[in-house]
Amino acid sequence: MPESNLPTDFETQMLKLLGQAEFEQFKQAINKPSRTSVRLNSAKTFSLNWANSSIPWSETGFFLEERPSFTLDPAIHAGAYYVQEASSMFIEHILNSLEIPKGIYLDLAAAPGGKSTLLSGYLGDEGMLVANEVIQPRAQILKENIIKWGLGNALVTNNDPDHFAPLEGFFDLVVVDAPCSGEGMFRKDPQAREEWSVDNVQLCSARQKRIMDQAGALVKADGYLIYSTCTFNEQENEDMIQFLTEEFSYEPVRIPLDAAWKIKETQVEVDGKTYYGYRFFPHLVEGEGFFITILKRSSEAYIQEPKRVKDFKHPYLKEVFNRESSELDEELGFDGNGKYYTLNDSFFRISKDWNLHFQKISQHLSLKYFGVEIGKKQKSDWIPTHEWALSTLPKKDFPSHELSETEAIEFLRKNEFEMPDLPVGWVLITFKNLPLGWIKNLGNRVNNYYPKEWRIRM
Ligand SMILES: C[S@@+](CC[C@H](N)C(=O)[O-])C[C@H]1O[C@@H](n2cnc3c(N)ncnc32)[C@H](O)[C@@H]1O
Repeated sequence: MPESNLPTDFETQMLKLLGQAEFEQFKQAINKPSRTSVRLNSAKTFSLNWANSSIPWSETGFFLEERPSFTLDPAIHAGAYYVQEASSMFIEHILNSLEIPKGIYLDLAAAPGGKSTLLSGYLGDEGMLVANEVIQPRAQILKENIIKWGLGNALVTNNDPDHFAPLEGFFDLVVVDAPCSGEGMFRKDPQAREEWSVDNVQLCSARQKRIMDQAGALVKADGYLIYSTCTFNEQENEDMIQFLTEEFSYEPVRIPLDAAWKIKETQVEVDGKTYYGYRFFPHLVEGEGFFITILKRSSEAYIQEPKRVKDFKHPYLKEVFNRESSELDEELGFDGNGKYYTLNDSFFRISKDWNLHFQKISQHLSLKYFGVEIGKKQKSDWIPTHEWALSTLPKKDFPSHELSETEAIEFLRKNEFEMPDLPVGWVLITFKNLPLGWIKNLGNRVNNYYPKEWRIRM
């Protein structure tokens, strides 16, 4: 390998893409440390304590001057912010500048959940997100991050893209942040440099085509498809635009850009139409390497209207009908629009009635989580869940107890510490007014209900 520790074939490829002068700048940039950035959860009230500056294409994203120990910051465990690459936050600019209609969205390759939390925030109460991850342990991490974000508008599924075939023409927006050869991660991840080869690029490109051959069909007429990678080469980027437009009927979409952002637009000509992609180079943009494109499905494409089914595929999942759902919302002090389901006696709430869509999805996919699990009811008392604590839903009938930072870390470690003058029963534990979880004061002792598997071990 040459001095710069880059594979020779990769150097040849980048020289072609950038020219000699820019390639020198690129090589310097990828040997500099990367910048840490976070995106705030606008549904939770919180302001950053660390020195920071705004990310130009994101209203909620900030570069941090230094990288703090996130694990020891209780606010991250409360879902107040998410650590995310600045380039990835460009999706926020796409959603806002095109005013993409809200509805049923799919994030097909979603773990650990950076784009899903962003999409969930954009949808708020006006849409529902299916956040899917094929690899089971990663789907678990995705579920945790969705629970921490707390908006109650997402379903987490653990499926192969092939399982989505019955959902053709079903989604208003499909996002695929595809597994790729990771050239944009060379700065952060030295292993990505070592694993890079021309053969691997070809394997990645073939895998992406298999995924997109499914994903491209799931978008309904007039809906949108966003495809992204963290790699620079044309096989995994421009060639995919060509593939998608040849396989399916998609129209071009162009994103407004500020020249100061230095994001490079690329154009692909197919059948007399110009399609657009956007490349983020680390020597031009403060962020890791990234590529993104957005396409609009043509008006002639198929729309699948969901129909009522008799039962959910899951034998223990039951619908709570509308009248009882409204009564539950009133009893719990929520906004009145929630739709409830029960699973093994526990109540789950979705932020709005998307019942037909939910039924259809649950018929075909392996559901890991949905909405907000509220808890079980014993006579007129609720046994609340951790998921409810972390959600943005009110917890009006429960007293709360605010912890200092040191105490909050002890709580998250599940260690015992003194909490004088607590009321008896369930108490919501908060840090900077952000709910962190529950304790139950039994009078003679206090039980910490922070989930064992989420406990911090530092
Ligand atoms: C770039 S990562 C997604 C990052 C995520 N969108 C985020 O913003 O946090 C790509 C994901 O695709 C998943 N994946 C790997 N092989 C896949 C396949 N054949 N089909 C679908 N997804 C796959 C990986 O497990 C990984 O979670």
